[in-house]
Amino acid sequence: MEHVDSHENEQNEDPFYKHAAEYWSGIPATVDGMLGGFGFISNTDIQGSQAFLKQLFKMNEPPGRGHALDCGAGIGRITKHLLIPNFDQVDLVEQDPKFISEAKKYIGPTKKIGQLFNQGLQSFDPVPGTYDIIWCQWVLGHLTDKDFVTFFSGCAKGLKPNGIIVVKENVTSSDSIEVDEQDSSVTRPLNLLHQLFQQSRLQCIKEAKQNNFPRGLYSVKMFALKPV
Ligand SMILES: C[S@@+](CC[C@H](N)C(=O)[O-])C[C@H]1O[C@@H](n2cnc3c(N)ncnc32)[C@H](O)[C@@H]1O
Repeated sequence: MEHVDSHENEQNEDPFYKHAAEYWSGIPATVDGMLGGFGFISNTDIQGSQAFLKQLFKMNEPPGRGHALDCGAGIGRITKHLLIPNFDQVDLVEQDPKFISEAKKYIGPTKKIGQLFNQGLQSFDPVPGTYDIIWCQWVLGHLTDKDFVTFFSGCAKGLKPNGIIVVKENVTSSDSIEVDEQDSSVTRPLNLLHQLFQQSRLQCIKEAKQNNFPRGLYSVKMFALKPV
């Protein structure tokens, strides 16, 4: 399996990123840790994502099934259960070194893992023309709006022809941003996410709601994005 690319990152000195890194360093490298104690929703989440991906493969000019990137991958929950079954090769980018090393064990023996980037998304810039799918789930709240746009502008260039970026994130039911001081993240309203996609010069070609999550959680939306 792969090699790990580690990057010293001066942006981690930004208190917003530093605090998030400190928070995640205290979280166990388990599915329950990744999902804030809601490990039991993982299967439902993966089923919803698989159904969304299936719709993307059925489109005219579908994405290839070659190379995927899992962003904010944690221990590789999405890589293992969604991306490896659907793609030939998967790279991971994750800021926490402990999660990266657990990912190798959690994912288990496979020839499908490519590179493991131990890096924050705020400094990650994929090699142009590399990926069929870039999957970003439950991590974008850890980026400032400015870094969100820079990151996605880079991702747009990182896609192969017909490549797609998938975003799966919580959205607020209000029109305002909700701040979580504990893990140093924000939850954005739907209209702000669309504004940021536009600013990143990405067009939303499909949007769906994740069903069957327990009541009381944020609404979760999936977006398929293509460069304009
Ligand atoms: C809620 S977990 C989700 C993990 C995975 N996406 C999943 O759904 O199983 C958030 C993950 O994002 C990572 N993360 C937080 N800030 C990040 C950043 N700036 N860049 C990259 N990863 C980050 C955390 O270390 C953690 O692994």
